[in-house]
Amino acid sequence: MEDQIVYASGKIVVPGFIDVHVHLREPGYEEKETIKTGAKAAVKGGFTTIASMPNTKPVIDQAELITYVLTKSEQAGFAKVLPIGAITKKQEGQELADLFGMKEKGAVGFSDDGRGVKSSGLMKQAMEIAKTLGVPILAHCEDIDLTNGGVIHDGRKANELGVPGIPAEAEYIQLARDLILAEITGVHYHVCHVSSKRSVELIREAKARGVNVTVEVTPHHLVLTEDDLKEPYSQFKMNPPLRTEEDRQALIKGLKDGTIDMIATDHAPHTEQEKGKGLLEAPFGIVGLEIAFPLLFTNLVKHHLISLEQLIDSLTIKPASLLGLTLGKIEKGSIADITVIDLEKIQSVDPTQFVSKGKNTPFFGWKLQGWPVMTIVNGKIVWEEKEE
Ligand SMILES: NC(=O)N[C@@H](CC(=O)O)C(=O)O
Ligand SMILES: [Zn+2]
Ligand SMILES: [Zn+2]
Repeated sequence: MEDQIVYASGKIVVPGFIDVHVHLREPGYEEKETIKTGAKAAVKGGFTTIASMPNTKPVIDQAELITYVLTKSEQAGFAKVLPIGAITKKQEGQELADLFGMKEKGAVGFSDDGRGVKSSGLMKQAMEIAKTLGVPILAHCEDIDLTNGGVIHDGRKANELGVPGIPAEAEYIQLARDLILAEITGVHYHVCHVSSKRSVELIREAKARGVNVTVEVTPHHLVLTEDDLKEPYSQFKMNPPLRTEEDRQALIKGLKDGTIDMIATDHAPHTEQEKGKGLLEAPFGIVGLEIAFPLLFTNLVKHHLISLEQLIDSLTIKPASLLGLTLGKIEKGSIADITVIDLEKIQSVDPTQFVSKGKNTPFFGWKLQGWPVMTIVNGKIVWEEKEE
């Protein structure tokens, strides 16, 4: 193949970002997102590889469905998509899914994301199998009996609005159980979207004991708290909920000291009609792929909370190592998955310009700096921002 010269003066050139937690919605919820629109949103945001969560319709709980996701994403030709299989059949928490079969077809891990795994017995068995298969369990930690119908963090805002709250212990009680099971089984246990201070402390202790645990945090939990909620409230509704400033500070500290390994968007598109139902009825989740980098660069790096280098590591080499990928770095001879960023570019968040079908974001109108302008996957330019 002929060499291609790309001029990127005044820009930074980094390894393509890797997001270990994305919802693509296909099969079954194509009105929210398709594999193609989600993978295109990814490259627009500078992500060259994304791992897709299995909470589709049907749930990705069998080998053929892993193949379906891989085939569809190859046809789409944007970001590489690595499917995560369900832990339990239909994510119903009753019976283990076909973990062996899914791994054989290319599942990179297992998760019942969207809900917690209630049965300690099933979780332990799943961990034992994942350990043998050499893939991680990605855990959405939530004790549904403690969530108890809550819609936002059980704190000041929930009181003020008179809506049911989700307490932090709904997350960290299940997390504490899982850390013990992970220690017993030796599995690689990955914590999805950590949101509370107590969770960070439990993980810090577990890491110090040598438990094989990694952790992701979302951009929104690093930037927002319950105090930021305003109309329309449903745009601030996600699981786990935005918590307190004390929690947010603990997440930033955790990221800084390495307790938290990586940043994942938990890109969760929903239709405007669904999000228009109001705080109590709307589904949980917000989109994240297209604004993650500028959001974090503007609100963390520019405020000297973390360094640019640490931000890039948390979006490249760290997620690559979770999934056992040789990606996430630029080296002679390595696959050219590359993102070019204009650190000077300032632009406001305009969901009407998203290529994702999901326009659900609490960051509408935020003025952000540091936008990806070109994304290269396998040596091919798959996204290029047009010069104005
Ligand atoms: N994060 C969310 O609020 N929603 C996710 C599920 C999940 O990640 O738990 C979704 O699938 O919409
Ligand atoms: Zn989740
Ligand atoms: Zn999720």
